[in-house]
This record gives sequence, C-alpha cells and structure tokens, in this order.
Amino acid sequence: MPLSTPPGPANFVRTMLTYQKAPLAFLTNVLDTYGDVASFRLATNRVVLLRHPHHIRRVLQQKSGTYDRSSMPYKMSRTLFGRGLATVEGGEEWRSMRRMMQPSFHYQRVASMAEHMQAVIRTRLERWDEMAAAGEVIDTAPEMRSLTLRVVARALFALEEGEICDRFATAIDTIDHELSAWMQFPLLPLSVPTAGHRRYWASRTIVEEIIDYVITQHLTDQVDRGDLLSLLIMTEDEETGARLTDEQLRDQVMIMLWAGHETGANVLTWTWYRLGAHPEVQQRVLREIDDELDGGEPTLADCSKLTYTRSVLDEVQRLYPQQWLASRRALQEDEIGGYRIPEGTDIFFSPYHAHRHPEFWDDPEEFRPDRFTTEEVAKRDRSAYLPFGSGPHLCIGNQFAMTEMLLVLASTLRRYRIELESQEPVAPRPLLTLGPEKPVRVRLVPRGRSAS
Ligand code: HEM
Repeated sequence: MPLSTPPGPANFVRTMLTYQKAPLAFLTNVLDTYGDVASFRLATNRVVLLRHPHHIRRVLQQKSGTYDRSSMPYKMSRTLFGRGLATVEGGEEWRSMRRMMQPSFHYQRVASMAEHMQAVIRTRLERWDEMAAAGEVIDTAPEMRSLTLRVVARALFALEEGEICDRFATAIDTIDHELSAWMQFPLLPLSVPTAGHRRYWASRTIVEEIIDYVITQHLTDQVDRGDLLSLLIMTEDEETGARLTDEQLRDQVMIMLWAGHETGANVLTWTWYRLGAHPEVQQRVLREIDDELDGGEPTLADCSKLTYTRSVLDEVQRLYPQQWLASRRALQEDEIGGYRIPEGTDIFFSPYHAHRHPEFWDDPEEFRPDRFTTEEVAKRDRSAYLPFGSGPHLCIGNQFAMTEMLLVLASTLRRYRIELESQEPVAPRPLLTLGPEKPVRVRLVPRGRSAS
C-alpha cells in the first residue's frame, strides 16, 4: 500500500492565525493531536513538523545530503543577513565556507578570543559593581545583549569599547527591536517605508558601514589582532586555494554577529532567571565557583573545572533552545516515521519539543541540572539533545559560546548572588531566538550580604 502523507489540521486560515499569534502553543497542540510527524499548511506550502529525536537525526545527520536549507525560513534569513555560513543552502558553496572558517574556531583560537572576552566582561563588571552598590535593578535581557554583542564584536573584529562601538551597539539594538516587531506582525514587507522599517534600514546602513570600516582597517595594516577577521583574511581554501572576497567577508562577519550575540544573551538571561528561581541550584554553583577558582579572575583554564555550572547551562538550553524551530527542504522523496515525504517538502523540526520528548526526558518541564552529569549523559540517547544543532551544520561557535557564558557566570557569581525582583513566572517569547516574554529583573547582591 502506498504511504500516506502526515496528518494535520485542515483549516488553513485558522492555522495561519494561531501560528502567527502563539507559535509554540500551536506546535504543541498539533504534535499532541497528530503525533510525532504532523503537517500543516503555511502560506502556499504544506510543511511537515517533526519532534522525535530519531526523525530529526535522520534529516540532520543520516540523510543530510538530501535535505538542504532552500526552505522558506532560510530564504528569509538570506534576505535579512546575506549569504554567510549559517544561511547558504548547502552544497559546495557551504562546504568551501565551512572548510575556510573551521580553523578560526579551533581551541587555540578560542583561547586567544577568551582574552578579548575577559576584557569586555571586566568593563561590564565595573558597571554592575556600581549598580549593585546603589541597589539598582538590572533588566537582564538588554544588559546581556549589550554584553554579548560587545564580546562578539571584539572577538570577531577587535572592535574596542568607545564611540564607534556604542554607535554600533545602538544600531544593532534598533535592528533587533524592529526585526522582532516585524516578525510578530509581518503585515508589510520591510521594503515598505513605515517609520519602523525606516529605522531598521538606517541602522542596517550604520552597521554595514562600521563593518566595512573594520574590514578596510584590517586589510590595510595586515596585523593579526587575534580576532576572527584577521584569520579569515589570511585563510585560503585548502582544496581550491580560494580566498574570501570582500563581500563574502562582510556577509560572514554579519552572520556571525547575528548568530553569536542574541543566542548567548538569551541563554545567560534564562540562567540568571533560573538561578534566581532555584536558590538551591544557585547555592551549588556558588560553592563550585568558590571551590574551583583560586580567587582571581576566571580564565579559560577554569572553565573545564566548572562541571556543575556547565550542567546548569546545559539544562537551561534544554528548556530554552535558542533554535527552537528550524527547517530543511527535502531534495528527494523520503519516508519518515512511516509517512511519505514528497520531494520539495519543507521540514520544520522543533528542538523545543524534542527536548521535552517523554521517551527521553522524565518530568520534562522541571529544571534539573543533574540530568547533565557525565553518568546521566552517558545513559541517554545522544540525539535527544541538540541545542547547537547536529550533523554537518553543527554550530561552529559552540565552544566560543560555552566559554563566553561560563566566563560571564563565573565572573559574576564570584562577586554576587542573583535575586529576582519578582517570583512571577516568565514564559518564553519565540521570535528568531527564544527570549523572555517580559523583563527578567534582578538585583546583584554582593556575596556575604543579603538584599535590603
Ligand atoms: C548559545 C549560543 C549559540 C547557540 C545556542 C547556537 C545555536 C546554533 C544552532 C542550533 C546551529 C545549527 C543551525 C542549523 O542546523 O541550521 C548553529 C549554527 C551556526 N552557528 Fe551557532 N549558536 C550559538 C553561538 C554561536 C556563536 C557565538 C557563533 C559565532 C561567533 C555562531 C555561529 C554559527 C554559525 C556560523 C552557524 C552555521 C554553521 C553551518 O551551517 O555550518 N553560533 N548555531
């Protein structure tokens, strides 16, 4: 008997409206109603939705050669961010980029970037010291965005704190803001000059001008600043001898900037939120930091000692995977979970739901960092957890990101405890990444003292 296509809701208009309004709730509802492989119509396409880790593994790893990123969401990403490593469809163009970029993320290179990270964190701590002393409340998400943007800008292209960096950060913030507003209600294309869209394009121009300026500076004086751009400029494709053109350099920098700052900022925000909501977990993290660090500024070498703190970050990323929904397009007909996947189908897969799949996780909504002890990880099917993706497109910046996040946490928690201003629960807001739907406001209480 021929295989059928996956089941799903028939009412297209209701689907569009509910997907637009509350995507996570919509996906949960579809998966709970129709099972691990479902489908629904979105605009002109019928998309297939997956949540079972083995089905996702088939698409991302086992048959990665027959699924690429020509799917609708990636088309939109290319319009917004250009043709960089994280957005091109796949094939030889992607392979050549990956070969050229991979060495920039080797451990030694991340080690030299860690020094840039420490410098930025040091400056930020001076600001937090003042806020803590004044008993001021910190709105975590924008604060973390500003921090990780400065870390990425410095590690990627040696942009130091100062006037240009401030202009850059303000422009990126405007873009983040306008893009989020547009993604929630994409009624008009960004090319239509509404006030918000004009702000978006003006800020894009500022960002592109600053990126062009730093590229020109790097090309002119040819000094290795220990940043990513210095290396990218020198890199040749070992197979073809090709180098990145100026335009490709700009696209790569642009995409790294987007892939690398908001994700880390959100994970750090959720971590502060969870540490504030689970004092017993925070206590264990504080103890580990006190026991493992020698009292000085945390370094790259210290990161490997902070095993429990790392588990906290892992558990945060299980509950709030930054790529909460992702996509591929089937280049050939396939079969998944007993259903026919016609050639040309857009596959949406949900790490958010895979990370809660009852076959792999007990009490999935509970926050339990001990799920990530070495023993627990060894017992679990590896495909159940994919905060950095899997297969050939596995996040190239994962070590960079983990190092950055551990350094931020260790540097902060060495000095302060985190107290939430309110114990009201905060739900995630699914946009390009998974941030909080309302402010996470915290007080940093100097260690050894309690809040007034
Ligand atoms: C917590 C932080 C981060 C998270 C959660 C994250 C997550 C991810 C995920 C899930 C993917 C796979 C995308 C796919 O399969 O379609 C990915 C790819 C990628 N990430 Fe990250 N990322 C983070 C930080 C970074 C940083 C810091 C950088 C660079 C500085 C970066 C650069 C990239 C690039 C270039 C790709 C595309 C790789 C390829 O297609 O070959 N990411 N990331």
